[in-house]
Amino acid sequence: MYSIKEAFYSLQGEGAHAGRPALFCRFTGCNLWSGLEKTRMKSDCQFCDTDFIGTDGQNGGKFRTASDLVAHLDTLWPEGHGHKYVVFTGGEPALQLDDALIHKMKQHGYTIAIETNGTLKLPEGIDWICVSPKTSAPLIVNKGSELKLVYPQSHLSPDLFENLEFAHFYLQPMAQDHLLPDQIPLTNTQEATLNYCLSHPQWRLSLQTHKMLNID
Ligand SMILES: C[S@@+](CC[C@H](N)C(=O)[O-])C[C@H]1O[C@@H](n2cnc3c(N)ncnc32)[C@H](O)[C@@H]1O
Ligand SMILES: Nc1nc2[nH]cc(C(=O)O)c2c(=O)[nH]1
Ligand code: SF4
Ligand SMILES: [Mg+2]
Repeated sequence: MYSIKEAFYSLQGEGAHAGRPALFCRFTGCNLWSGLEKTRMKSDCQFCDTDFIGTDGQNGGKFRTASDLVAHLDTLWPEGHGHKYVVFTGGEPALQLDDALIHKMKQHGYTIAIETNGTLKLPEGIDWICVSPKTSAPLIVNKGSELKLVYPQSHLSPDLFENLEFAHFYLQPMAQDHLLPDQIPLTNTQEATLNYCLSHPQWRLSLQTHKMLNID
């Protein structure tokens, strides 16, 4: 059984594939936060910008088999067009993404990407692995395609990650508009991020372009 909060066709907003048409499949649930506001400040991920509770979002639901889920997702790709690209996200997709789902997506012609916090083991066969570290706990997924660190996080300096085996290193300014006034750190995160990249050129700036475009 797969629990899906929402699924939608949009442009990848972040990282090296920003601007690429993609089907997003957002799984319900996360191992670093319950998603309930009352526990946000006690969680390992106080700044999370995403609602991943339940299955009530657009095109969300519960799907018994990989075939059922893929049949549903594939209706969202523009008919008759290839270049199929799916981004599994959440919540934490590594809690639910499995071999059967990867196999079925490939059968339907999809290139597969994941957005993960890197704390859980991943199945084989994912084409693009984006890891975004959150806790000071060791990363299980310590190599991949892009490492995309939300910046700044006081206990997670970028230099902790710069020797890992990733093809791309991105810093993404911490968005704060969804936080309550007493939850907002006193930093201009865009300015801090661009200054860090300028002084540490291994790192590139990732902006959440979908938010600027006001799309999903
Ligand atoms: C909502 S997470 C879901 C996937 C996975 N749980 C993870 O954390 O990578 C998707 C992406 O949004 C990023 N993100 C979450 N909250 C953010 C915020 N307030 N500002 C900028 N990026 C944020 C995460 O770091 C991650 O790269
Ligand atoms: N357009 C768009 N791009 C994204 N890249 C990563 C996202 C995510 O929430 O994982 C996301 C998202 O929610 N929307
Ligand atoms: S790990 Fe990802 S989904 Fe989970 S709380 Fe953090 S940013 Fe949100
Ligand atoms: Mg998002």
